[in-house]
Amino acid sequence: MAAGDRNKRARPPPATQEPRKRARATENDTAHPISIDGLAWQEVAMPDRLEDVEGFMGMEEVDGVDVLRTDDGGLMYKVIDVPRRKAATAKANSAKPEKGEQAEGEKDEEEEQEWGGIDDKPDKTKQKAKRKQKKRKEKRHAAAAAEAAEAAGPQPIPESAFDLLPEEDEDISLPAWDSLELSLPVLRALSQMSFTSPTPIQLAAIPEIVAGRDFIGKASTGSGKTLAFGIPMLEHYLKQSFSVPIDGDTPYDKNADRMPLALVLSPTRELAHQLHSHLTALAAFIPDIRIVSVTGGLSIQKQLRQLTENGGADVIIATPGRLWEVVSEGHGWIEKLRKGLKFLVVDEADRLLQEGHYKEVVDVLHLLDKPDDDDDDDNEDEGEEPENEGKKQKKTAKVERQTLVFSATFHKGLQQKLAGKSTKNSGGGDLMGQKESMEYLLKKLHFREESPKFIDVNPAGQLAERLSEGIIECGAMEKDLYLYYLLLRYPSRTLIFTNSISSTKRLAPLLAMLRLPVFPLHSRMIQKARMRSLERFSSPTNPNSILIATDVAARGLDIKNVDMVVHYHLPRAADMYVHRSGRTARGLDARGVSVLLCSPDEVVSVRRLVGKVHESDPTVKSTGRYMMKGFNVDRKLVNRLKPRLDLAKKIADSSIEKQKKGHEDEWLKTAAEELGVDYDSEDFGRNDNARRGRQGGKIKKERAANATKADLASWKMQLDELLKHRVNSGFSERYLTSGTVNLAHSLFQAGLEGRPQGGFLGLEERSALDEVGG
Ligand SMILES: Nc1ncnc2c1ncn2[C@@H]1O[C@H](COP(=O)(O)OP(=O)(O)OP(=O)(O)O)[C@@H](O)[C@H]1O
Repeated sequence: MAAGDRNKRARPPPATQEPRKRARATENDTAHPISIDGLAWQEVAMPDRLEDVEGFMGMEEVDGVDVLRTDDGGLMYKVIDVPRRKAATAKANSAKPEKGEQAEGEKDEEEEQEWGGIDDKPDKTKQKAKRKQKKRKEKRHAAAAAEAAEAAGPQPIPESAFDLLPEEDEDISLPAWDSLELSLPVLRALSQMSFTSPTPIQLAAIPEIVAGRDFIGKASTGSGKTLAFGIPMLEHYLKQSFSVPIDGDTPYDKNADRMPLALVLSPTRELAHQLHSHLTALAAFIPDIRIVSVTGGLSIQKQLRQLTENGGADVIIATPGRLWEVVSEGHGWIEKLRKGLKFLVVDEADRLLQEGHYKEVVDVLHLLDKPDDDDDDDNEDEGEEPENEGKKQKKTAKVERQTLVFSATFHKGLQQKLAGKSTKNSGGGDLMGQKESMEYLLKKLHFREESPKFIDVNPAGQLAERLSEGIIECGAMEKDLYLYYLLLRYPSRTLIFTNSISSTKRLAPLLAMLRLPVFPLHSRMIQKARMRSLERFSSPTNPNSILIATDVAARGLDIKNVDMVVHYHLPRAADMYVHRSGRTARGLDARGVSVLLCSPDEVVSVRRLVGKVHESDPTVKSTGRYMMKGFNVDRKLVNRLKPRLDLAKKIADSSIEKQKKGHEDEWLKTAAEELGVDYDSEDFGRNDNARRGRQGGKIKKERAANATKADLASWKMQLDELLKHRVNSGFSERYLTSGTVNLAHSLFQAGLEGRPQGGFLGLEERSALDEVGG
């Protein structure tokens, strides 16, 4: 591709022709004419796989330029308005698939980073050419900007940075956002996302943050907290990038080495990636902004490169561990963050700041807050307890950045264990109110203000308004069966939470054996597999997909159209119940159901849980008790599903045990070889059995592991046969279950309201369920 090839450029318009945006050229008539090479040419984006048949590759265009004829008949050019050009470019970019040509290379990298970097590796030569081309273009931009700036002389500062944005084609009508006085690029993005009105937390937070306040925001799950901090951040970026000094801030120069404007801390990798795409969507019409995620599980080298290329990152979204690794690499990162940051966002703050959980957060914050002359005692506070935090605070420098803290759950009581010893005030008296939450956060974080603004938009609770909760009581050993019933009875996008990786690992193949579209997610999976599971679960082509996950998926994840959350295990603390349940009923009008499978030994803890979560409910206040609705279950139907489940369990258990035995044999074999003795699996097996004693569960597992190939084949055949047949639910009326989301909801409601249910379950093809008859 010949990026600089003059012949391939779109021709400049003849002098007689009215140039584009001519009407505006008069404003900058003081600007001097420049030569054609001084202009900021932009490559015209071409479809990805288009061959260079007509020599179109490398064609470039330029905008915002006046053409002048010189006395000797030659042509000279005048940049009429650099900021307008930038805005116009942004607009043009919006019509392109990503961010036009400049973003194309970035897009490859972003996709690679988001999805693990293996699936769509771009051709290396093409990439190299693109990089070169990009560099050349950047040089030209810098030269044009410098020339234009020099020629134009001192510029009058416009009243508002947003006066600089284009006025034509204003088709955006979002009156509900008017009071927030947002800039056009942000409004455009909101319009593109069809967000016609702000959510309560956005209405409350945006003006405060724009006004420069430190802010603590509590709002229920799925209530739009991301944009509550994202919008003010991007508004600030826009003001800076249009060189309007704000409160003494240094005017922003896009060509200079950039300081990161905002650092967003996230407790999990998945949430960090989601925040990245959410903020990137919000910035779709903002030119040149660079939003980079820094998370574990992906190449640190690539992330370091992304942080530094093109002058640096403007917004960094990071998980604490990887951020710590990055800053430990040196390269002056701490310095940059200390000096540049205007916003520090602590998302899911209660989790990030939980005692003993995130040492890296404390370490990173400590480094950020240290005065410049105090750089050699990086590790002196390792393992320090809270009482020493006061001393630490004294040593901190005065912070200039705003600190923004968000969560649905700040209550300390919600974080206490539900099982085990009861706390005296388990009825809810141990909850942290606004005052205590504030004290807690002030102790943990270094705010710029003595009293940050604290807004709790729904003090009455943390759960989404349109969430329906239900409980199914069943034996501990029956949970698999009831889970299968729920999934089969209410086909819909469902997220199941367990308390352990091993349960997740056991249940995923079991459900898959029953031909349910299930994907696992836990922290021991490699990052690429984690992302693939999430991608498949969220795919619109699979509306009834199932994700079985540990609490790694409990916080912040925003997956469209999750209809049901099932708590296979009772969460360990009430805050997790809130966050898990909050994966459904998200956004302004979505509905969802949360179902808790409760075994007899969990009853006491469940009582504690509902007491804590619903402490503001009038019934709890007056009686000290809250009755969670029982989920209506057709027990006869459950029994009819039992043979399928038993077979599937036998098959799944046997393969898991075989796998384990394989590993064990391998280990014993190696150990025997190291000891120089002969390895005989039978002998070793017998010894092992003797050592284990007569434990029923273990023997059963042994049996499963010892199932012969013939056993397995026979079980599989039987299961296949069962799955081919309908399970009659016992009702004769026609009952449609097409598996669509709305229908699933009415079924859920029926389940929660105890209405009679009928129909058939368990056809091989679940979509065929709507053909059922009596
Ligand atoms: N103004 C709006 N109008 C409509 N939808 C919105 C608006 N703002 C955000 N949303 C959507 O609402 C959903 C939830 O938003 P977000 O993920 O920010 O919630 P949250 O409050 O951070 O939730 P959690 O506490 O679970 O992390 C997202 O899909 C988001 O795109």
